[in-house]
Amino acid sequence: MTGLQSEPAFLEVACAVIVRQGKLLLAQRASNGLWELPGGKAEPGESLPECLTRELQEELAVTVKVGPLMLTQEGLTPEGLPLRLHAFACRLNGQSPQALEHRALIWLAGDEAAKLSLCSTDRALLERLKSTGDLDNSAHGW
Ligand SMILES: Nc1nc2c([nH]c(=O)n2[C@H]2C[C@H](O)[C@@H](COP(=O)(O)OP(=O)(O)OP(=O)(O)O)O2)c(=O)[nH]1
Repeated sequence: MTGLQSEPAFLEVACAVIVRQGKLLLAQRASNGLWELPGGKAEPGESLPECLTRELQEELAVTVKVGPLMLTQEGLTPEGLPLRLHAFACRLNGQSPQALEHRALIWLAGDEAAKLSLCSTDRALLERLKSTGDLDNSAHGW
């Protein structure tokens, strides 16, 4: 026993901040009913924007325009694994997302979103975005 502890291996997850008419798109996980930003885990060799483009095609049947990284939030997954959640501003350009893998989709203002049963890392991320005003600006900030 060396007593040394290795760094926790973070799950790297890219997620989309999609705002339409002041409302944010949230998705309900089929497995546990918690609400999250759509997206998913990066595969080996895949960049985070590439991951997000692929995940949103698979989950929502849309081809998004991925914009800038807004922020990265560290936390835990609902299963308790260390997570780095990378939020990108994205545009749908008029496409209508479909819940191909989620239980449901919803468009909500930031204050309403906070009342949902959110994944804990998403709650922290959304609080930070709201406090900087980036949630309001994300639709037209790039
Ligand atoms: N997509 C997404 N996942 C999140 C968010 N917040 C959060 O804690 N997570 C967690 C849930 C999962 O444990 C993990 C992302 O996994 P995932 O969506 O790629 O896929 P999954 O585990 O459901 O399934 P799979 O891809 O292995 O089939 O990160 C979020 O906002 N979006």
